[in-house]
Amino acid sequence: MRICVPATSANLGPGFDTLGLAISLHNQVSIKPSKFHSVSLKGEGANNPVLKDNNMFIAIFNDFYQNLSNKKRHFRFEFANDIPLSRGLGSSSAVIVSAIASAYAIEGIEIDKDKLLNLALAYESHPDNITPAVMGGFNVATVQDNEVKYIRKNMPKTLKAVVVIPNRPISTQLARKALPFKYSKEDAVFNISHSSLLTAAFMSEDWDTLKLASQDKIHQKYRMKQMPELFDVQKTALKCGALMSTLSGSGSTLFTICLNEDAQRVEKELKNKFPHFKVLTRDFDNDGVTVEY
Ligand SMILES: Nc1ncnc2c1ncn2[C@@H]1O[C@H](COP(=O)(O)OP(=O)(O)OP(=O)(O)O)[C@@H](O)[C@H]1O
Ligand SMILES: N[C@@H](CCO)C(=O)O
Repeated sequence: MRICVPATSANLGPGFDTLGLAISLHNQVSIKPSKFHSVSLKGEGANNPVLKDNNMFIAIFNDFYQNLSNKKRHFRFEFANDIPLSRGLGSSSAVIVSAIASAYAIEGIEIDKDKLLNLALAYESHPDNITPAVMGGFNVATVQDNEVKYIRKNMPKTLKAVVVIPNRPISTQLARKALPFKYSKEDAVFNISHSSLLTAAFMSEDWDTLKLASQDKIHQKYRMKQMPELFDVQKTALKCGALMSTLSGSGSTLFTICLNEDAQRVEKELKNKFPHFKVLTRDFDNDGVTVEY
């Protein structure tokens, strides 16, 4: 059995804890019954011994498996990870969502995606990464009475994501602590209006509005100050014709949307100017988490 889950970019500038979309960059795990518990890791995190011995995926999987099954079984877990850890591309959401989906799948119990999403909420209280990780596409999400309420839309094939991934991680927990405790009414109104406009632009495919609408006053500058080169990455991407360029989640990745015909040029320019960062161009993912038996 194989589970595949996409990377996600949250916030999209002004939509703090609300907006997110899925990118075709995936973690896969294949799980087989086995005589002994064993783990193999390929790709991102492969050199991190903690991920083998104290793996968040296995802890969540076991929680659910023990509740769902009355058998005691051991498994072999084979992870192939393309989502970098703590870079703002939703690695923790990918782990949470795929671990829950795996426990249900291995027991042959069908789980609908809305239920999966609400179970994932217990592990990550803001819904902007877990919603696109489960559903794929562009999502607007909020939480009410412990349930995620969301509206989604497929991303078109005419756009690409260009991501610039620094070699330094930023933990979401610490990046949340770096934010001010209070905001002015002006900043709050600025973000409400821009986030609303950005949502309308995605829903109506009005790509020319993305650049203006993706401005933010709530989190980006406070976080990007800790890696000031990111301001230059953002400026470069926009100057080369990107439709928008925002801090991905809590960072450190800078996420950019381009028209297909501009993506190669933007990627090349970013690679030339920031050779110490990893630059990738990807399609968007409209499937969310998938299970293959
Ligand atoms: N492939 C993985 N296997 C096991 N644990 C993982 C894996 N990927 C991430 N994690 C766990 O998630 C943590 C990273 O979560 P964090 O929220 O800081 O970053 P992120 O989810 O990549 O970023 P963001 O939420 O801003 O998109 C890691 O420290 C690790 O504990
Ligand atoms: N909305 C979250 C995304 C990262 O998990 C934040 O910016 O902290």
